[in-house]
Amino acid sequence: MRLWLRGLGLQVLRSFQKFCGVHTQVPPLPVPQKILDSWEAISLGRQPVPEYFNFAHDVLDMWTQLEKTGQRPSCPAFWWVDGKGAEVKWSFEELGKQSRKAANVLGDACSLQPGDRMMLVLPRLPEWWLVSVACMRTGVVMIPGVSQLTEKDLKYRLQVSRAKSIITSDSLAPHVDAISSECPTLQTKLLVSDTSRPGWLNFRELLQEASTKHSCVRTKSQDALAIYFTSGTTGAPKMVEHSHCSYGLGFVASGSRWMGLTGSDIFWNTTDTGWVKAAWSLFPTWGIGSCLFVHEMPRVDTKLILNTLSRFPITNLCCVPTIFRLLVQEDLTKYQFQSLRHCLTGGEALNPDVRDKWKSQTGLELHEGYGQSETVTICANARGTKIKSGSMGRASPPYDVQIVDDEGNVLPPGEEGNIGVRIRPTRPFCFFNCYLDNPEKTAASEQGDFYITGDRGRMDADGYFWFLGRNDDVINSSSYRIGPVEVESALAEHPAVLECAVVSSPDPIRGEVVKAFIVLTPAYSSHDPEALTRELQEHVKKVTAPYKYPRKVAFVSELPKTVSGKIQRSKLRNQEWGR
Ligand SMILES: Nc1ncnc2c1ncn2[C@@H]1O[C@H](COP(=O)(O)OP(=O)(O)OP(=O)(O)O)[C@@H](O)[C@H]1O
Repeated sequence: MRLWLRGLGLQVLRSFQKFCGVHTQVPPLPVPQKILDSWEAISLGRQPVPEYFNFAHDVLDMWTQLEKTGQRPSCPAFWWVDGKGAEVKWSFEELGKQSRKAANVLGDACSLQPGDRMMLVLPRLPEWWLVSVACMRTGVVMIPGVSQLTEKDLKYRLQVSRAKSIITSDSLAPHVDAISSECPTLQTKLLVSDTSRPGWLNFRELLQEASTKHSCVRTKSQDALAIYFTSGTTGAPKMVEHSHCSYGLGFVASGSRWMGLTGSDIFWNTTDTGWVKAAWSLFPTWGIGSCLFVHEMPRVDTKLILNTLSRFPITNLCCVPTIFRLLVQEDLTKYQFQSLRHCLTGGEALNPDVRDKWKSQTGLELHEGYGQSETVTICANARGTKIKSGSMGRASPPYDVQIVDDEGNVLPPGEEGNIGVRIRPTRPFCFFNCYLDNPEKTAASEQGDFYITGDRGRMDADGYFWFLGRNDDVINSSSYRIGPVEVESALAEHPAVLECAVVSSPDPIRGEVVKAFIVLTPAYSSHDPEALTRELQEHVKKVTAPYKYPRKVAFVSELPKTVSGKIQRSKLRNQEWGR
């Protein structure tokens, strides 16, 4: 018997028995809150992690069953628009049917077996979500990637992951063809397109013909679900392996507490499908039974985002800080977001100025969260809690988050150190399995009882965490340690600054000094650079401790960013130090 079902209670077990054809007297089915209860019981150690767990079978199909028995209104689970009139709306039942067909395509046409790996590189097309669920149903390990991957990136990922299959769209197919002969494990190539291509199976055609009958593979909780390549903000991307339980179960509480979702909400996360944030949306949203909204958006378009929020009944929104930085440059009073009530951000530091501007123009708080590809939400400004501007919020249960020194000793509130997550004596169930094929790297990420995130920060007496920067980004100038985020946040308050990145730069006397790379707002682009440099330096000295002011300033037209939109300070730093 599946322990997870036991955890959810006899009621659900009976409903599943009925669903599977075992007829017993069925008591009323549970409300979504029961999933949260099970999560809570596991987190508190009152209930073990189930031996077997599969999100498609144990969660998605449960929503379908509730819809079928009329115990849950048939709300959309997935709502996709392309902005040109095309629309896809699936209930959980329809999602179940389509994803079973997709599972048959993976199992039959592609001959994929449980444990085989498949690269999934698609723009925001409905097929991305279908194939993700199909991977869960077949036990195939998905490896999402972003559509901007180059031939070199694709080759690296296919080779090191030993993927047996890839599914992609027209734009990337020629690049895959150019390198596939160098990827010996690659056996099948699936194309999501209305046209055919030699050497490729056409996914849409196969899907149409596929059977809707499929029995979900029985996956163990710790079995691999997904492999994510990290953003590569600090070096070569690493392979992070997640399990069925770490994501499938791990995100339930984030969905409710941080993301503020309920079963009737419509959640839009503007993230690219290839970034870990797409999983941070799929699992919490469908875990709670909410609707996932997707706009096929080839590139960040602030007007499109604002119009979409005005036109559609989106209740919850998540964008990276970079996007909010751009949104607050627009005149938000021209738009009316009728349904929007909860906004989220994360993935990089949110400058307090952006949060203040968003709040003053929309009346809505920005709830910042913090986490990594390796984790679920580590810290968050949860719904209904006090927000301290500039802080990432408090530790997100079940994580015990502490500031620790380099030996893994816990430091007192107020002291700067490594942000660590306690993994001993119990490794949290919502945590990555390992860095794949890299036991040295996995071991190096641990110190004492803690997993070391590689980020520096401090915790205040109320348990709020303040991000200082990645370990490598912290600047050591004349023995002062300066976190780039504080300087960037100070600069961001000046109307001349659209975006900025602060890094260390060599200096013959101080060793290193603070250098700011600044993208100017249009209103300031023709100002005298020398006068503006002095003005910005004085501004920083006024709003933060004067020793942090940027002694060097460069005005640039853009900042280097990862494909997920994060500023790559390491590139600027290497440039400064001639590396
Ligand atoms: N709210 C936040 N504030 C500041 N930084 C954040 C926040 N959320 C996430 N981050 C940053 O993003 C990192 C996690 O990003 P991700 O897992 O995509 O990998 P990466 O660190 O960018 O890539 P790589 O490990 O390859 O360098 C965190 O360690 C932290 O540095």
